[in-house]
Amino acid sequence: MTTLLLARHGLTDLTGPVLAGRTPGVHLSEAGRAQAAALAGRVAGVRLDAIVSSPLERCRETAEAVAQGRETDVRVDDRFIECGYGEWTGRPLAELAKEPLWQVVQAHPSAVTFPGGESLAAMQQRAVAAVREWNRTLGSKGVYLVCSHGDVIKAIVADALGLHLDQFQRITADPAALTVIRYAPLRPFVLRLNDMGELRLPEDSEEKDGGENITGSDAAVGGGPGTT
Ligand SMILES: O=C(O)[C@@H](CO)OP(=O)(O)O
Repeated sequence: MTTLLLARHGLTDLTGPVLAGRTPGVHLSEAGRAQAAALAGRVAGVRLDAIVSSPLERCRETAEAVAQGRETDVRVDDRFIECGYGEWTGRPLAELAKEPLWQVVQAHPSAVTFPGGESLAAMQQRAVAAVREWNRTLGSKGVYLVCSHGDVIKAIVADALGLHLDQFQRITADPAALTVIRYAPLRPFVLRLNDMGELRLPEDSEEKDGGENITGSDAAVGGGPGTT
């Protein structure tokens, strides 16, 4: 059961007022650097077989903070880059909210292609493909962290929940928050969502359950004895 820790990068000066997108040179702010350091502390007790990042600076800086003091180098995977927002890139959110496409992004995101940019569906497809490939590479005992962007994380979570992309705005991914997904052979389990607490990973369930969980994929009827 490969375990994926999905971390959104820490705050930048643009996070909130402006859609930074793929704008180069957007670094963590002082608050963002503090968030990245705190994130590193929250996962300090977790073995990480790989630390992977979007190529954008704010993610790499967050991932580097997690990698500090570990023997694992940050590996960049372009498939975790921010959605290509095209002409929306660098524009104030307050202005974008008045565009007709904004409502479609809210209500029917699977139909959205940003002008001059990428579709949300294509973004989900390449990010989920990257997760599947890392899962295969690291194997069933692998534990890895991916630092990426809000919409990318929400799209990966939607896939793990079996939720259509049109529902992905129901999911939240805050700066420096962690989402944890364990991929068992028959289904993913979303263990944590948008979490800001210290992380301890559950043992493989066959060690803790009543012995009925042959593949590690079964959900305990009634909820079981707890995962942490
Ligand atoms: O500016 C943002 O809010 C965006 C868009 O790039 O997402 P993130 O901060 O996760 O990169």
